Amino acid sequence: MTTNPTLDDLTRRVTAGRDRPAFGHDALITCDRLVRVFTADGVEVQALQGLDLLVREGELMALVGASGSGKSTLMNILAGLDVPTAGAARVAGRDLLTMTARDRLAYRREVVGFVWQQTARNLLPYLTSAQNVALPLQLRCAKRAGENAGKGAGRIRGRAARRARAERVMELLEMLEVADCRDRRPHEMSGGQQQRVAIAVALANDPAVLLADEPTGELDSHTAEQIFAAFRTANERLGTTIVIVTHDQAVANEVRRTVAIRDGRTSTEVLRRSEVDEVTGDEKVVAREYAMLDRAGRLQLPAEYTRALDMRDRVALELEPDHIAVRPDDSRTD
Ligand SMILES: Nc1ncnc2c1ncn2[C@@H]1O[C@H](COP(=O)(O)OP(=O)(O)OP(=O)(O)O)[C@@H](O)[C@H]1O
Repeated sequence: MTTNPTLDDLTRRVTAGRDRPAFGHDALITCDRLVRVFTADGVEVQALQGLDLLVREGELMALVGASGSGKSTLMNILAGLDVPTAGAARVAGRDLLTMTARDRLAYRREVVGFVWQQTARNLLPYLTSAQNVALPLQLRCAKRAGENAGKGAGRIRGRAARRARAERVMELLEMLEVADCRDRRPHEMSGGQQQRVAIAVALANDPAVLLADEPTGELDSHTAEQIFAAFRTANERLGTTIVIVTHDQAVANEVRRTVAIRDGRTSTEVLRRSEVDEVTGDEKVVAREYAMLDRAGRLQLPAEYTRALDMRDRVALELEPDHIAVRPDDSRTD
């Protein structure tokens, strides 16, 4: 299949490996061979089985996958609500495995924002929209005031802080087109309006990452489109990195990158880019599906491909100048 490497080749490879930057060194989110095992009634469930994922700063991307594939498990880990069993996970420089309880709380308040599927889970029912958005800002302010206690934080500064908070709240509600809902409580708003206010709450502390788990799951398709547009606005105007878990193919089609999770691992990835049609001059979006190659060089071939060529157990590989050929095992006699 390949010629034997010389000693010089091997030395070069080792040196190149040593100089290569660490996996995910330039990513905002790095999941490296992430494992999460749950034990329920003595039975082990491997929800994540060595998942690799890199997300660059400023990306707006979707995660898709069948029910039970591990999407929510991954989101809970990235949100700092759950801890992986093994592997490595870093978000904006924070190591999610070794964070102390105190760091974890600060991480959830300041580094990540989240929007959940259940509209009721995102907002406090007895507060108005403006009060819901102001809450994370107040919590952060209270923490800072606590840290500065005894350093002479005055009443004037308190008033200025309140004014700045009120301005920030209105700015966010206006950006998400729900300024008219500022004095309404969640039950006085539609599901779509509630989710837009929820996005404003999640963005209040200017997080590095916004995580959304099925944010359009309870909404009709027209409202879902509007919610997705709100995420896009946040991504474009504020530069927030956004990861959305969705079953909604329309949402998945709207983003440049969709990563599919299968059996607790990333399996395929669809990248979309705009191209100008040479004949008509029209701009069109071209999508291309890629298989994920993990760090050990493992690749999952799509079941429909292997089935079509009756590939099982063993395949023959050939290295060509610009590709690798995968052929059915021709040594089989059955
Ligand atoms: N707390 C838990 N205890 C035991 N098993 C769990 C727990 N949470 C998740 N699992 C299991 O881990 C696997 C992955 O679940 P997860 O909720 O991450 O999947 P999902 O892709 O988000 O599914 P869905 O699209 O239905 O929400 C499933 O087999 C699930 O039953």
